[in-house]
Amino acid sequence: MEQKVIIELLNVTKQFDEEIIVDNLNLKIYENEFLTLLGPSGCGKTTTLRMIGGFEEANNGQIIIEGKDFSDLPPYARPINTVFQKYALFPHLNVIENVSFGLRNRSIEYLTKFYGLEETSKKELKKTLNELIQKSALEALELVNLKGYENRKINHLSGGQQQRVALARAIVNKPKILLLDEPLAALDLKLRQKMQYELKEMQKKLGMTFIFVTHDQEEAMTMSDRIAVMDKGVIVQLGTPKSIYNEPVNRYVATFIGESNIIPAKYLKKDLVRFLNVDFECMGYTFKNNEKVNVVIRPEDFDVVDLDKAKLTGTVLSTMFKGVHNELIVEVKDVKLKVNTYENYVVGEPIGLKVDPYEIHIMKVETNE
Ligand SMILES: Nc1ncnc2c1ncn2[C@@H]1O[C@H](COP(=O)(O)OP(=O)(O)OP(=O)(O)O)[C@@H](O)[C@H]1O
Repeated sequence: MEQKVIIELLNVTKQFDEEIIVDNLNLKIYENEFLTLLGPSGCGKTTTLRMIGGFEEANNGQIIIEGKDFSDLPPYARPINTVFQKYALFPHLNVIENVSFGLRNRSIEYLTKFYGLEETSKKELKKTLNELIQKSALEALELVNLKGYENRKINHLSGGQQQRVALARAIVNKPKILLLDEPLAALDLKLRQKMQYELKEMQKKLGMTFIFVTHDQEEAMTMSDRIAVMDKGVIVQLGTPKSIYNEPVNRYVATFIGESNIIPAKYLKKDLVRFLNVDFECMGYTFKNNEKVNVVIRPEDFDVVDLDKAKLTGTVLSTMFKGVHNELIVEVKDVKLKVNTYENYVVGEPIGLKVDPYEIHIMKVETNE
């Protein structure tokens, strides 16, 4: 099925004080997708999100939403709502008042259209709208699992509950697009994981496009349909969590997303690569014969085997129990490899390793290496 583009960024650039923060960015975001902008602090992800939301103006380029150029339009004129890391709730209002605040401040004309109402007397219309807004707010609270909290004061809620109110306040407007700027960053790990799951479920249920900003790669992995990995104002790689994890385009992505071993290698010829002085079968790559390359192998992709069946033999330098598996550092020909295994090893013990051809990912060597 062909996906419909809902937002398109075309050559978007943003400068602050001569410094380029977002550099000629191009990105298509599809209807109903969960797209995450992922990168370390300062890479420009929040600025990108703020430009989509209309809180920041691009110096160059266009932001197209549903086929229309919205570059010069303010936030309230866009079919977008935003949830920030700091919830920005009104402390003097209770939960339901916070959630319904946005709708209550809309014009009668807007609300009549929003609820698809017929023209009636003004008095009648006001009464109907009041009831409808209350109903919408209750539905939004139910969606974020806060039914029964309508009359609570904001400062009598936990951080997680406040974040849910902020979400309810955004989704009550039924925006087509929801922007979320590190909305879970202030929560503790357990609650954050629970909210990650709930957010994803909610997004599927509502059929909204979510654009999510985080510097937490695990969070991005669990929630997103696609991830845009950013570095210094550009998108370095865009793809599904799986493709980014299994086929990182460069050292930056390979080390930012998960743990990896990056080993210098030589691409001998089609389907054959040499590293650590051993020839390995690989699959699906085309480089120049005898080109220098880097091989990426994830710690869980090494098979620990008997020494006589091993392609590589090494010595265990350290071992750490990680709850389910052990994480070993294995020295093979002066190179230290991270290897995950369920087997128990002691330091100094010899170990045999194997790698399946399809677990070997090959990257170009960068010019600065
Ligand atoms: N209004 C502003 N004026 C000047 N510089 C700014 C402004 N907003 C952001 N910057 C700078 O732009 C750079 C990118 O900021 P941005 O918030 O987009 O990064 P980020 O990737 O979201 O990082 P973080 O996770 O820390 O928010 C930073 O160096 C920041 O100091």
